[in-house]
Amino acid sequence: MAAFSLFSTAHVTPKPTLHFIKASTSDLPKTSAPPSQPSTQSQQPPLKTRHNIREEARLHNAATTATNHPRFTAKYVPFTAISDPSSSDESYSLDEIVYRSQSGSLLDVHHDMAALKHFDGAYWRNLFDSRVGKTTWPFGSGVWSKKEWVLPEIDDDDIVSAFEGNSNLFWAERLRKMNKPVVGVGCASTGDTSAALSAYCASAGIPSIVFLPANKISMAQLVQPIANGAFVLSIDTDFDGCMQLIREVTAELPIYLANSLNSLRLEGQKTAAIEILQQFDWEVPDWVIVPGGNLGNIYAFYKGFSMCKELGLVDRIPRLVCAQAANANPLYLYYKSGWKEFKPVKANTTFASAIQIGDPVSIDRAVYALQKSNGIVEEATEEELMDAMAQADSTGMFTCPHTGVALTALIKLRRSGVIGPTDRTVVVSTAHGLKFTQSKIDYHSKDIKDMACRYANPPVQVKADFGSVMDVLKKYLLSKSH
Ligand SMILES: Cc1ncc(COP(=O)(O)O)c(C=O)c1O
Ligand SMILES: N[C@@H](CCOP(=O)(O)O)C(=O)O
Repeated sequence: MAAFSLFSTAHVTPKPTLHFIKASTSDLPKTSAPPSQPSTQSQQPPLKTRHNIREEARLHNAATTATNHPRFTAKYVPFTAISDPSSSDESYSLDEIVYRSQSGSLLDVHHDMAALKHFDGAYWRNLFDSRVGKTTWPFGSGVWSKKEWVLPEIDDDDIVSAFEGNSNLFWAERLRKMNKPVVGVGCASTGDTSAALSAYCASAGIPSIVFLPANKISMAQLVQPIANGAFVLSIDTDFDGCMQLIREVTAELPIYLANSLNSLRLEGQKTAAIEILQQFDWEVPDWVIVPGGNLGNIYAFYKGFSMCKELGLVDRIPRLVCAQAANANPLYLYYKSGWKEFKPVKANTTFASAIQIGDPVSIDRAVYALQKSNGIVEEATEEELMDAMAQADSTGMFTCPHTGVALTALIKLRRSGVIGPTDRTVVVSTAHGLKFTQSKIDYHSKDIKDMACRYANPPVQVKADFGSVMDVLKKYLLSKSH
């Protein structure tokens, strides 16, 4: 069995990390001495004189005003120009609300790598490591601890964060303020983007609008935006239909789009890759397996890893595997065709409902990431993904069906020898199993048509008398002693 780790982004995914930028910008950690670290307790005023966490940040910033490095900046460029941004004159400020290039291609956030290279890999490793677990705003966040690589010019005061990220690896042994008025933030969702969006909008006091495919997401996913006060539209279509509608609506109304079509969204997601490296003390895993739907994640992981390589924190990047449900597998089919022709599919129902997506927005980004990382695409049938989920749960986790899809890819690639027995493999677990309890109930009740449910563990019905309880217990203990 490969030594693999599960990376859980379960509770607070670094998805729509919403940030609101003022027109003004401020220089960021202005010190040449690594690491530019949050002030210590002794440098801070007594707790009671600090009014709020942002005030504390201001105090910290005042303490670090010396600068002798270039300003860190970033801008939108057409995705088609990412290999050579100088090949295109087209670029946009990150303060602009723009989702597509003039030619209609996706965009990408391009960082001034020369400015970032002012510091070497050791500096960045130390800086990021020194922020883990700290309470200083905003660096206690797994996302904003990498602020210089995410949205360098944002004022700390304008960040909305719940100190997300810093999700632990489990060993498997056992918005910014805009230069256009925006009245709300919207997304189409299969249940998770909407949950994150509604939580952060509620926290920031901004209206959120979510388009959900009616009856295609779990109750637990539906209830979160409802509870967080989002304006929820349950639309009689699938995710791809919702995505099309939100694109049309956000082109007409002052609603900021939080889906990964918005390339700024991916900058937050990218930090999960940096976290993986951090948690391995900057040793690069051989493989990272990511379940794929709208395909923003696979590119975000690639981008995070490749920035770490380019800026000298590591010397290589892992091979990436994108795992899809066989019932919603447009990327897998494209990969199998030798990247000849991409055809969107009508996504069929899958237990991995959050990746029931047939026309992924980030298809071009995913292909780029996979090609650049010598990557692979795998698929999982319903039975395979449910079995894999149940097997993982039986080791003490409580995984979601999408994690089952990624674990199936691991199982298949190990079986075929593509992933070697000593390869270090990280499987990204994208949602908490508690969001998908109905599928687990059906599985453990063996109540799924045409599925053997091999790892079902149904409760034993037993009479309320000592003898009956003893009988079943003895039988159980005997079975365990073999
Ligand atoms: C739980 C879960 N897993 C995996 C994914 C796939 O991520 P992506 O859409 O970035 O491919 C999504 C969203 O699609 C999701 O909600
Ligand atoms: N699984 C996603 C689908 C939308 O993807 P996004 O990355 O474009 O927001 C969800 O949870 O809604």
